[in-house]
Amino acid sequence: MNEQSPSASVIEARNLSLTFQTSDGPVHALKDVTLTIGKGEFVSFIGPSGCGKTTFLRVMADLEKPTAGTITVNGVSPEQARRSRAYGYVFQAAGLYPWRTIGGNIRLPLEIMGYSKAEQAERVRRTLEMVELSGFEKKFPWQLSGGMQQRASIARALAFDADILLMDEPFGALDEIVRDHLNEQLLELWGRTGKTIGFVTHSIPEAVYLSTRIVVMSPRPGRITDVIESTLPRERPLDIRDTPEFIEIAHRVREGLRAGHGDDV
Ligand SMILES: Nc1ncnc2c1ncn2[C@@H]1O[C@H](COP(=O)(O)OP(=O)(O)OP(=O)(O)O)[C@@H](O)[C@H]1O
Repeated sequence: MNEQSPSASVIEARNLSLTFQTSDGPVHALKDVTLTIGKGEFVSFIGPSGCGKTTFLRVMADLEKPTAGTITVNGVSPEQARRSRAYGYVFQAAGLYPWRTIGGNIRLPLEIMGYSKAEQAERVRRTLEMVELSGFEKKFPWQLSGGMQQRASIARALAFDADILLMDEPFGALDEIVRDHLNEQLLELWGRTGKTIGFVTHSIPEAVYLSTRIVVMSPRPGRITDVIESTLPRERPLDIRDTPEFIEIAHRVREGLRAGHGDDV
């Protein structure tokens, strides 16, 4: 699956627009969005509520169709990419099936994809280990904390080892300590696997801590107002957030949000 050169672009959006027709008239969720995401990048999308972050991620995942412009994922249409299981998707809420165990939830896409029982078991074991949930395979979602459920949903997205991980505000509902820990774990996993990650967040520190690039968006219509390259090293202990370099990038993100009237972030 992973045959691209290191500089290959994974997501290529050109003049992408998406207008929803609603009973209150058209909603311009995305307008003229052009962005290339390279292989192995960690790109965060930040902006006020309703600026189209989720919509953009959903277009990449073929969960929404653009009304204008073009987008390719791994050089093919989002639909083809979805069919070839090019990405794992983590939703805002963990979205685990309550009647399935944690292992059963992670196994579900593998069952659908026709993996052998032995391969399913091995992948469930491996991904649970990755998100530090070994030993919880037979528990049901309600027996786990919110943070653990979110880790299980990340494990489910990782189970078929796609090169692309699309994450829609996965840690938004968690307290800060848990969130810090999951941020560290995610960064470690990204460093180890070289996956390309698209990540929606409302948190400036989270975006700056995780990303190689931060895409700032503004609403009505949803468009990109700034793209900030991170100058931080890839190795990032949590206390990097106290460094002048970090604070400088966070400042620029904040300015970008303000410029796009982002006062409700
Ligand atoms: N299926 C839909 N039908 C109609 N309008 C929609 C639909 N999905 C999203 N929208 C509208 O499109 C705009 C962008 O929504 P989107 O969820 O992408 O924003 P967001 O930046 O992810 O917001 P949040 O940070 O609150 O999750 C909003 O005005 C939203 O109401």
